[in-house]
Amino acid sequence: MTLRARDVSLAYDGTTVLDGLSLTVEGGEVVAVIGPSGVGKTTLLRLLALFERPDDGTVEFDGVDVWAAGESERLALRRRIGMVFQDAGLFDASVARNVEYGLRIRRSWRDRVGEELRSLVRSNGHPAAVEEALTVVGLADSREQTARSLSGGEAQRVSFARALAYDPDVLLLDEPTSDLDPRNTAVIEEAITEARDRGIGVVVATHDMHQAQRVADRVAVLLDADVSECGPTEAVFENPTDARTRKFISGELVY
Ligand SMILES: Nc1ncnc2c1ncn2[C@@H]1O[C@H](COP(=O)(O)OP(=O)(O)OP(=O)(O)O)[C@@H](O)[C@H]1O
Repeated sequence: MTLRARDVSLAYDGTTVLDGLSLTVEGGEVVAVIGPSGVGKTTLLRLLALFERPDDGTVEFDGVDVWAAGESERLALRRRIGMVFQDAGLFDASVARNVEYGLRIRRSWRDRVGEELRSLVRSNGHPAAVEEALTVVGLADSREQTARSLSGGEAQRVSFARALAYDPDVLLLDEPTSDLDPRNTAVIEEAITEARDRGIGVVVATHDMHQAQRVADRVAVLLDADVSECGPTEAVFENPTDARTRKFISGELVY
């Protein structure tokens, strides 16, 4: 699996947010996108999620130019992508139902019927994918708990499980731990590693450089509407080649 933004540009109301930016994620790697607040990290994830069309440049999924393809092909590709937003976005039902919801909306009708049939034969009534995803985020024992009673950190973990449950090829995470305590942060970071080890390509936007160092195989630094530097995590942090990157990482560059 390869998801690639190639020379993409995007402006909102005449203001350029991304300008000729390129970024690639492959299956089985974690790419962290770091950069100051408001630089365009969320916008880049929305482009990679195929929610947003670039004004210029292309987004390619396994070599297919997504916006040149037909609507149905684009929808099929979108189903292979999971996105976790800053807001967990759970609805008023049990933890397990919230995770299952990911399966329902993402799968094609035929898969959905198969999933419903399989779910009938499971002792607790939930598909195996739901159980596995809840186990990855450490909430299998909370499956019947109402989502309304969860802490913010637990809700974010459920949101992650929902994206993981339908086994996407790519997982896009927007500041997945921004308001979380260390324990919940550690669970999410372990789940990121687990997703990577399953062969999923993960892109995580974060303003937490330490998190990038902990979880990422590669880091892309977003500055001034473009990637100033992209490479193996250690190389970017220990030996940045771009002068702006160096300043940003050392904290000299204040936005
Ligand atoms: N739908 C929109 N319409 C107009 N402007 C937008 C829209 N979405 C984002 N922007 C602007 O684009 C710029 C980049 O926003 P974006 O949310 O991508 O940044 P970010 O790096 O994710 O920021 P943060 O780290 O604070 O979440 C900001 O100036 C923002 O105000």
